[in-house]
Amino acid sequence: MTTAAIIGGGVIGGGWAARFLLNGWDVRVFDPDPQAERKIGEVLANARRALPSLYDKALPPEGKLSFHADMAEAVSDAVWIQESVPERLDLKHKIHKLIQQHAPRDAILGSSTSGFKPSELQEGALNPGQIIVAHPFNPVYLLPLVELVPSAATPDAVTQRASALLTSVGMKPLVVRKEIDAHIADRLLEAVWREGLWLIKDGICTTEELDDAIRFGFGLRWAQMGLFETYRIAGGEAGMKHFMAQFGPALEWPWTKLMDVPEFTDELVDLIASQSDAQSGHMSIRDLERLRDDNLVGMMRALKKSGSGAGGTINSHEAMLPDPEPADLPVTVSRRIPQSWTDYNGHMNEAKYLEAAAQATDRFMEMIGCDAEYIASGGSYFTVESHVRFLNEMHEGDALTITTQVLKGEGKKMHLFHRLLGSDGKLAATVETLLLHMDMKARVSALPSDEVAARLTAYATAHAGMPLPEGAGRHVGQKV
Ligand SMILES: NC(=O)C1=CN([C@@H]2O[C@H](COP(=O)(O)OP(=O)(O)OC[C@H]3O[C@@H](n4cnc5c(N)ncnc54)[C@H](O)[C@@H]3O)[C@@H](O)[C@H]2O)C=CC1
Ligand SMILES: C[N+](C)(C)CC(=O)CC(=O)[O-]
Repeated sequence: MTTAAIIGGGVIGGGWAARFLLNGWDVRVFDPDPQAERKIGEVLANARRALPSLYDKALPPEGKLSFHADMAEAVSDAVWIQESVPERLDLKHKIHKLIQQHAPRDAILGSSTSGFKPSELQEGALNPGQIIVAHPFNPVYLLPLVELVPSAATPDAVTQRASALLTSVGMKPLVVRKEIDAHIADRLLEAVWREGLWLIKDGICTTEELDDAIRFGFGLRWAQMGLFETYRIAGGEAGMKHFMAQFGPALEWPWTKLMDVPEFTDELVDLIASQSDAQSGHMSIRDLERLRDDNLVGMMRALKKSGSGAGGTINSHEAMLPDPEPADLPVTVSRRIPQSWTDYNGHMNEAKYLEAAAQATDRFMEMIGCDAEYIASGGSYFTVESHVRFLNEMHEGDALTITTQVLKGEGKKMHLFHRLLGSDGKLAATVETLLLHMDMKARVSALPSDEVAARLTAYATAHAGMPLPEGAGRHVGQKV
C-alpha cells in the first residue's frame, strides 16, 4: 500500500488526506492541534459523500488513516509528503527541516503554499531538490487542479514523478513554467478579490450582489471554457483579434482600481463580515460545504459528458480504474446518492432509480465495446422497455452499487436485469430493461458488430447458469 504523509491537517491538509485515502493510499497525519482528528473526520465524511459520485466505476478500497505525534513515524515510509501548515515562511522552513531529517530521500515533499516560490521554500533546506510547490484548490478532494511549481533546483525527474503521482489520484497537475509569487491562479483570484473589496467599500454592491454578478454569469462560463476561449467566442465570427480591438481600449481608461489595496480598517472588516453573515449566516460551514460539493458534483458530471475542463480529467482517471472481472456479475455503478437526487419525501426520487439504472446500462454498453467511438461509427442500443420495482428507500449520502445480469444477449436483443443495492447490501430496487441494437444512420434495428456481439455473448454465456432473478418478468400490479 502506498503511503502519504499529511503535515498540517486543517482545511487544506484535511482535503489532501481525503483525496489520497479515497484513492486507496494509506494516510499518516502530523498536526499538533488536538481537534485535528475530529476536523479531518468531518472533511472525510463530506468527501466520501461527494468524490465517488463523480465516477461511474468504483474507486479503489479506502486506505488506512492514522494520526502521529512523532514526525519520524509520520513520514518515514511516505512516498508523498504534503505540507499544509499556515502560510508563514519561517514556519514552513522549520517544518521542512524536521520532515527532511526523517523522510526517505526519494519521497516528494509538496507544499500547499498559496504564494511562496519554491526557491524561497528551498532556502537552507537539507535536500532542496525534494521540495516542490503543489498548490491545490478547496475542496482538494473534488477540484482536480494542482499547480505544480518547480524551481531551477528541482530535477525534471522530480517534477515528472510528482505529476504522475498526482494524476493517479485524479488530479490535473498544471506545471508552472517559471516560478512567481502566488503562481497563476492565486494572482487571478487576488485581482478579483481586491477589486471586489473596493466595490463593497465604495458602496457599489454588497457581498451577495457581488457573488450574484459572478454566479449568474461569467462564473458559469469560466468552469467550462476559462477566460480566453470564452473571449474568443465573444469576438463573434471575427474571433480574438476583433475582441481585442473592441475591448482593449477599456484597459487604458481604466475601468478598474486594481493596483490600489483598500485599507483593512475595522469598519471595512465589520462591513464585509456583517454582509457575509446576512448572506450565509443561516447555514453552518459544514452545510455550506455540502451544498458546494453537491453543486460541484452536478456541474462536473455535466462536464464529464462533453469531456470539457475538469470533466476530461475525471474521464481520464476513470479509464485508469480497473474493470470488474467479466465472469462475476459486473458492477456497473458504484456511487453515493447526491442530495440533488432526493425529494420532498426525504428519500431518493423515483426518477433517479431509473437514471441510476440508465447509467448502469451505459456502463454495460461500454463494457461490451459499445462506447463513444463505436456509437460515432454508426451503431448503438436503444431502450425499448423497462420495469422498475421500488423495494427500499435510499437516502442522501448512501452508497449505491448496481450489478447487471444479462438475461438474454442474442441478435439485436439485449435483455438486462439491474440490481440496485444500498450501503448495507440490501436490495433497494430492480430495473429490468430490454434494448435493441440500432443502425444509427437508418434509425432502424440492426445486428451489432461481430466484436460487440462476441463480448455480449461472453457475458450472456457466463450468466446463463445463474438462477433467473426473483422479480424478472413481472408486470405492474402482479400479486407477489
Ligand atoms: N484555505 C485555502 O483556501 C487554501 C490554503 N492553501 C495553503 O494551504 C496551507 C494551509 O492552509 P489552511 O489549511 O487554509 O490553514 P488551516 O489554518 O486551516 O490549517 C493549518 C493546520 O496546520 C496545523 N499546524 C500548525 N502548525 C503546525 C506544525 N508546526 N506542524 C504541523 N501542523 C501544524 C494547524 O494545527 C492547522 O490544523 C497554507 O500554506 C495556505 O496558503 C492552499 C490552497 C487553498
Ligand atoms: C485564498 N487562497 C489564496 C488561500 C486561495 C487559494 O490558495 C486557492 C483556492 O482554493 O482558492
